[in-house]
Amino acid sequence: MEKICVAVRVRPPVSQDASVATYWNVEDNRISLHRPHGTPISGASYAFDHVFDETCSNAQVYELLTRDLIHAAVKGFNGTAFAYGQTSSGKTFTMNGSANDPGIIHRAVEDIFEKIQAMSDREFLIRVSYMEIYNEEINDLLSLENQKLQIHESLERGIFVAGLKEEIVNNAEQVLHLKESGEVNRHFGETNMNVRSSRSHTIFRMVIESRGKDTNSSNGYSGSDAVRVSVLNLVDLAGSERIAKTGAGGVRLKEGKYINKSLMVLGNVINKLSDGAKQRGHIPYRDSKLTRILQSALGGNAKTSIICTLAPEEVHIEETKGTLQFASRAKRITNCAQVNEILTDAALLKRQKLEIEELRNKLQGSHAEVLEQEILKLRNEMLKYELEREKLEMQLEEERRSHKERDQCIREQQMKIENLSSLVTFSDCDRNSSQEHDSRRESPKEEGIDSTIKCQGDIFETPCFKGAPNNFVVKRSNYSNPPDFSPLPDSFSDVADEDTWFKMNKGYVPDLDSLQMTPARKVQSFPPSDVTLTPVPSNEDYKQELENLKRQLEVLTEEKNELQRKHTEQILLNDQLMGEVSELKHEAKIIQEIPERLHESVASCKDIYEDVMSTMQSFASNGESSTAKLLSGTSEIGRTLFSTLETHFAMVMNHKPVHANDSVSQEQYKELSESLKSTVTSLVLSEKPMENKQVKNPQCSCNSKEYTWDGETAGWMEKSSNGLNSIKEKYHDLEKGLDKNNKLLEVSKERYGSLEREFKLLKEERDSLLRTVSESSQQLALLTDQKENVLKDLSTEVQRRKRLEEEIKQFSVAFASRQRILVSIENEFQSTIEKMRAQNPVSLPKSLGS
Ligand SMILES: Nc1ncnc2c1ncn2[C@@H]1O[C@H](COP(=O)(O)OP(=O)(O)OP(=O)(O)O)[C@@H](O)[C@H]1O
Repeated sequence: MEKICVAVRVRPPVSQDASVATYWNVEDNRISLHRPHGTPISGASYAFDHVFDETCSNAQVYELLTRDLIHAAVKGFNGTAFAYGQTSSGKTFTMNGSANDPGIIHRAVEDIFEKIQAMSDREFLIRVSYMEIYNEEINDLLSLENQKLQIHESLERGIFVAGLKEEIVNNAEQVLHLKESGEVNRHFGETNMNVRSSRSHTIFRMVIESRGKDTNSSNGYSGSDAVRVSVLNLVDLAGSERIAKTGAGGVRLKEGKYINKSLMVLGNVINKLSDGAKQRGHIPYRDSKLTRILQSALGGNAKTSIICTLAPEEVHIEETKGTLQFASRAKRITNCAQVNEILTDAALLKRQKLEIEELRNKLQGSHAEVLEQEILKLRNEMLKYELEREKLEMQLEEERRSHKERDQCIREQQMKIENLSSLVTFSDCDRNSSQEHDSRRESPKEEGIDSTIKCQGDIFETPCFKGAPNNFVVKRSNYSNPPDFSPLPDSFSDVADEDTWFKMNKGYVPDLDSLQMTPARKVQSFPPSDVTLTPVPSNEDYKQELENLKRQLEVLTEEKNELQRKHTEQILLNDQLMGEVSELKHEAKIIQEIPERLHESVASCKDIYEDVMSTMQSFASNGESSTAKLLSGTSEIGRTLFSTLETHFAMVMNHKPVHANDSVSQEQYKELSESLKSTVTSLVLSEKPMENKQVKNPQCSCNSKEYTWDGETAGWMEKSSNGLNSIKEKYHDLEKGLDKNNKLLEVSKERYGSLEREFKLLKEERDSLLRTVSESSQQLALLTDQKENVLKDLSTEVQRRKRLEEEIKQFSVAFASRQRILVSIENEFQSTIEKMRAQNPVSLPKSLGS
């Protein structure tokens, strides 16, 4: 057990104010508040491991405070050095330094590589990361895309920040370059107190792994030696600040609140730890991300040094006193630093054999004092192992709990997969039913569609989609979120006021019992017996993998739902289109029937007309008379007219466009007009003699046969011309109707065309949907496989844990027996001493054996 090393550093004053009433005096390792004439003020004197006045450089601070810690880190001890103090007191200056006087981080990096160079019997692997805690969120300073990272804890890695970028480095320049690049991403801001004030806590981390080289072994590595892994944290905290002094508002104020709150939690942790093991109770490490990350540095297994920076100005006296009180409490904390080794079985055995051999030698040589020390040491070690065992047991318990949670998670996933599988099955059924329907539609007779429309049936090939069953929509299960290992304190809003600041700096501890219990700290442990430094997949990896699977499943489910939605939309659209199509079919049928009906009516008109004509011709006995001529002319016109109409309708019925200027029509029109002309001419010629007759003998004409015939002829003519005119009008009307119908037909045809295209697209879309569904089902099958593999891995892991538990038990039994041996050795030794004393009471010191 060793105490945390605490030093205080006073920065040079910003201005030399002659009218000061008090000042801080530094003498050796003591700092005290004095009046101007030199009298010390009682109750304001503090002693620390080191006190650096304003003349001290970063080089001196490094030499005295941090060097040993850095060297220990190279040897395998976890180490943490951090700077604490009010804003603008010189924390960043101490950690980062200036061009002329590099800070602790710069010097540590160079020192580490120098030290490594000197240790030729070991080989090293160094990884570097750099993070900041800004407004209680962890950001990666080496990779801007890694923001809002989470803290996790695992048996293998202890407490760690998931997703933090770690760069493997080979030399100091590389590390310093990385640090520079990270520095750019840090949050700085201007306040009344500091033009470049750190608005976040930063942690520069180096993980140092090493193993011994064995020059005799064939592979160059020592087969029996262990791998050492140590973590070095170099922390530059943001400064506590009084809002009244910094003049912070808006963003600065919010930052200030977060900074003060997390520093208050740090103060509380330090207070609790300084209470001593018996009184300390629950340590609220989980109340802030900072204390959670620094957990092993505060009362854990790390070597820790704290440098508290002070602003000497009289105006800052209260803050300085607060910092000194914090430092005093930190000084009381003890850590249990130890080398972090991962021992192979062979190494453990060899080491124990050596120890026993050593003991035996010592016993034989009767080096009583040394033996006594050895026994004490072993007792201590035994206690340590006992503790270790207890911790491991607790970890196992926790592991079991998380395993249970994982199981639950897997079960939920299983349900999801099953739901999705049923979806896939449904989609397959759906596809089959569509195919069935398609095959049914290949025999159009069954559908009872008119033959003229049937020939276009393929155009309307619409898949008849089945309605979605109720269980189609997968209900999302509410996954329990992964346990947050570092819950945020409820509210940060009430922190930045003066009262809180004072409480914080005067060691006020809020009612911590009301806070959530922090589970026991986990000792940093590392993957067992992996001398090749290959990372072993941990529970965290499994958890990560499970998370990934979960995410993939969620994405797939969403995709499925989206597909289903589209599918339903398409069914609706399809139905709509089908309705439109049947309406159009009906319309088309009517349109197509019109010319036929017209044709029929023209034919019947023609028959009637011919009957009328033949009757009229039978009346006209003399074929030479004008009436006969008129009749034959009219009959000729009527015939031509009807045959023209017939031709037109026949063309329409055969779906040929009818244009007034095509050759057939022109010929018919020509014929029609010629017959009309000749009829009219013959009529005119025959009318003239009749007129003459009527003028010469008007009285007798009323009784003569000739007169009767002429009157009849005129009546017939008038009737015929009226009939002709009405036929002509009808013809024109029919022609107009035909034109209209033709246009309607064109429009319908266009609509058919666009519907056909639309159907084609829909068909393609449906095919692609079916393809996606089958791909999804394949993916699901793959995921199920993966899940099964994960389950297998998990059960292997459980087996491993069980074995580990068994080993721990055996280990404790072995230790118990070893303890018994040691006790018997001790007894034996005591009796030997007694005997020797009895034999030679003068030569042996009295203290021996007592
Ligand atoms: N020991 C020192 N020697 C010379 N200058 C110093 C020393 N300590 C601090 N300074 C100067 O004081 C100013 C404030 O120091 P710095 O930014 O390091 O304070 P800080 O504690 O990190 O502040 P904040 O918490 O606001 O980030 C800087 O200009 C810095 O160069």
